[in-house]
Amino acid sequence: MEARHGALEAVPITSYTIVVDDDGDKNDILRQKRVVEKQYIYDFAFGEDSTQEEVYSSTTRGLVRDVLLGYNATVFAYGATGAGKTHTMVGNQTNPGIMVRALNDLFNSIKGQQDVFQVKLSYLELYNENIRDLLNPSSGFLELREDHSGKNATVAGLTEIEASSTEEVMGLLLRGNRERTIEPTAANKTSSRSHALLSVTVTRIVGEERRLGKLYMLDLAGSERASNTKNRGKRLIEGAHINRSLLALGNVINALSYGSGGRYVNYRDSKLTRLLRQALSGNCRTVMVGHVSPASAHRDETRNTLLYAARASRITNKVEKNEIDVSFQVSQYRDIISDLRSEISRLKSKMVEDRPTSAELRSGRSTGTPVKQLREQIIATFREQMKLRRRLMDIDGHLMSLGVEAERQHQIISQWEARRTKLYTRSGRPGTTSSNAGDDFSEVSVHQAWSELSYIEREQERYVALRSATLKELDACRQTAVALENDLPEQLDSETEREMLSLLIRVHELEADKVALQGERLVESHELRRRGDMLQRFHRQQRLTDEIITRQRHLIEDGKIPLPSELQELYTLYQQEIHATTFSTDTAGIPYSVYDTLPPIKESEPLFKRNGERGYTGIALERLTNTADSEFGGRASTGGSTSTTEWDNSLPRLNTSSSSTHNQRPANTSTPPPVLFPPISKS
Ligand SMILES: Nc1ncnc2c1ncn2[C@@H]1O[C@H](COP(=O)(O)OP(=O)(O)OP(=O)(O)O)[C@@H](O)[C@H]1O
Repeated sequence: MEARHGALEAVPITSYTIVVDDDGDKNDILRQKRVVEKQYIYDFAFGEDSTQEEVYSSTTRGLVRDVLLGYNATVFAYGATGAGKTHTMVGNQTNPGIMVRALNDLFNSIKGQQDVFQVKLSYLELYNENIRDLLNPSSGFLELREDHSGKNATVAGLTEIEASSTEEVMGLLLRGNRERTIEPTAANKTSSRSHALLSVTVTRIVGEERRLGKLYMLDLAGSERASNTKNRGKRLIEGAHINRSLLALGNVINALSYGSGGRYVNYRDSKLTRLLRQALSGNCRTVMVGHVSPASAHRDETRNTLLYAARASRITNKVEKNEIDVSFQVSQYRDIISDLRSEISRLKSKMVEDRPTSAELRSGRSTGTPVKQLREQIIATFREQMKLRRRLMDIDGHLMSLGVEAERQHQIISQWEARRTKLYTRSGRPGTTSSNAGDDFSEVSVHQAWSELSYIEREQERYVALRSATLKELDACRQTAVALENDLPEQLDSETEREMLSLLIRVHELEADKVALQGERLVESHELRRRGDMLQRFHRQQRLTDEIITRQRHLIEDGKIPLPSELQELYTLYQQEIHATTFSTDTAGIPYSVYDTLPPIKESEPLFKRNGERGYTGIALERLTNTADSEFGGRASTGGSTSTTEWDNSLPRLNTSSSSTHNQRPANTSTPPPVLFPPISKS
C-alpha cells in the first residue's frame, strides 16, 4: 500500500465508515480552519492494519457457504492502480488472498459432507479486450459467446480443471498468475495490466439431483490517470483499454444503482461487463471490495472508488425476473388445438372420398391391413396424441407455476435487499449485522427464497427438457397417424365402417374442445394469480404513497407552508378518488373498502409484517390517519385544530394525537372510512 502523504486521507473511523478528510489548500487562509469531511458508509471498512483473514471472513466466507448450497456468487476488487487489489484477491504464498482462502474453505466444508462434490476451476485474463486462458496460455485468444438472450456469456474453449485440495489450487493459481500480464509502471512495480477472473464451479450430487453453484473471483486491473502514471507507448494503450472497460463497469454500476425502472443498463460496451453481466444483475450475490489509497496523489481515484462502491451498495440484488408471458402460452395452446382440428378435418375429407366397395375389396384389389386392425391403430395413435398433448399442457402449466413462484421469490429477495439498504442508510449499520430477532427471521426467509429459487431454476431446466422430448414424441405420433390416414380409402368399404369412423372423429372433436377449454382455464387461472400478486404489490406501493403524503402533509402543516393551488387541486382529486373507491362495490356487492384497498383511518399496521414486529425500515409505518369523525363525518370545515391563526394553509390540521391515531381499530369496523385525509376545507 502506498505511503500516506499529502492532505487527503481516506480513513476508516469505524468498522463500516470511511471518512475522507479533504482540508484542501493549506495556503487558503479563509478555508484553513474548515475541514471538509465526507463520510461513506459501507458494509465493512478495513484499515491498514486489517489482516487478509479479516477481509476474507467479512467479505467472502458467507459466499462460499452459499455456493455450496447451489447459489452463484461473485467477489471483485476495484480501485486505483497500486491500491492493493491483487494483494487482497491473490496475495502471496505466505499470506494468501481471497481466492486461495475461499477455495481452502470450500474444500474444508466439503470434507465433512456425505454428498459427492465436484470442484472445477478456470482462470482467464482479459487483456486489451482479448481473453486468454491462464491455465492453458498456448490456446491463444478465446471467443466470448452469448446465448440467444445475451444474458449468459461463456468463453469458448476455456480449460476447466478439476481440483480436490487447496495445494492443488495453490499450484494452479501460481501457474496462472505467472502467465498474467504484469508490468512495472510508475505507480506500481508489479502492476496487473489485465483483469483476472477465477471461476469455481461446484457441483453437489445428491442422489439423482445435481446442484450447481458458481463462485467468480475477479482481480481487476487498476484505474489510472495517464497524467499520474506517466505511462507511454504500450503502457498507455493498455491503460486506455483498462480505463475503457472500467468506465463501462462504472456505467453499469451507475445504471443498476437506480434500481428497476431506472436507467438502461448497457453491458455491451466491453467484454468485462459482458462477462460480469450475470454477477451484477442476475441470480448472483455479489461483493465489491473497493481499494483506496490514503495518498493525496490518488485523490480523484479515491473519490471515484468510494463513490462507485457507494453506488454498488445501492444495487439491490436486482435478480432479473422471469416475466411470465401468458400471451405466448395462449398462442401455444391455440397451435395445439388448431393442429388437432386440422388432423380431424383431414380425416373427415378422407371419409367423403370415393372408396372401393366391399365387392371390389373381396375381389382382391386391396391388400392393406385389415380394417379392424387399422381402426384400432388409428384409435391408439389418437389416444397417444391426446396423452402427449395433455402432458404438454401439464408441462406448460407447471412451467407457468414455476415462473409465478420464481417471481414471488424474487420479490422476497428484492424486498429484503431494499430493506437492508434502508436499514443501512438510516442506522448507519448494515442490516445483515443486526442482532435483532426479526432480522434473523428475515435472513432465514431470504435464504429460503434463494434456496427455493435455485430449486425452481433446476425444475425449469428439467421441464424444458421434458417439453422438448414430449414435442418430439408428439411429432412422431402425428406422422404415424398421417400414414394410417393415407391407408384409409383403400380399406373402408362399408357404411358401418364409415359411421364408426365419423363417430370416432366426433369423439376427437369433443376431446379437442375439452383441451381448448382446459387450456384456457389454466391460462386464466394463472393470469388471475399473477394479477392478484400485482394487486398486492400495488397495494403495498399505495400504502407507501399514502404514508409519504401524510408525512409531507405533516411537514406542510408544521412548517406552515402555504399550499400551492395545483397541490390543493391534487389533494381534492385524491380525495375524490378515495371517495369513489369507498362507495364502489365488487360484483358480489361488497364495497372495495372492505378489501383494505386504502388505509383505514385508525388501523395501525406495519408495511412489512414480521413476527410481532412493526417495520423494518426505521420508518414507523403506522398509518397516520384521522379519527372516525374526520372524513365524511364533520371536520370538513373546521380547519383543523391549529392554534396558530395567522397561518392560512386551507388544509385542515391532521390529527396527530398519538392516542387517537396509533394502534387502534375503529370501534365500528363495518363502516370504516378508509380515507387518509380529512376533507380539504376549500372543497
Ligand atoms: N494491505 C497490504 N499490506 C501489505 N502490502 C500491501 C497491501 N496492499 C498492497 N500491498 C503491496 O502494495 C503493492 C501494490 O499492491 P497490488 O499490486 O496489490 O496493487 P493493485 O491494486 O493490484 O495494483 P494494479 O492495479 O496496478 O495491479 C504490492 O507490492 C503489494 O504487495
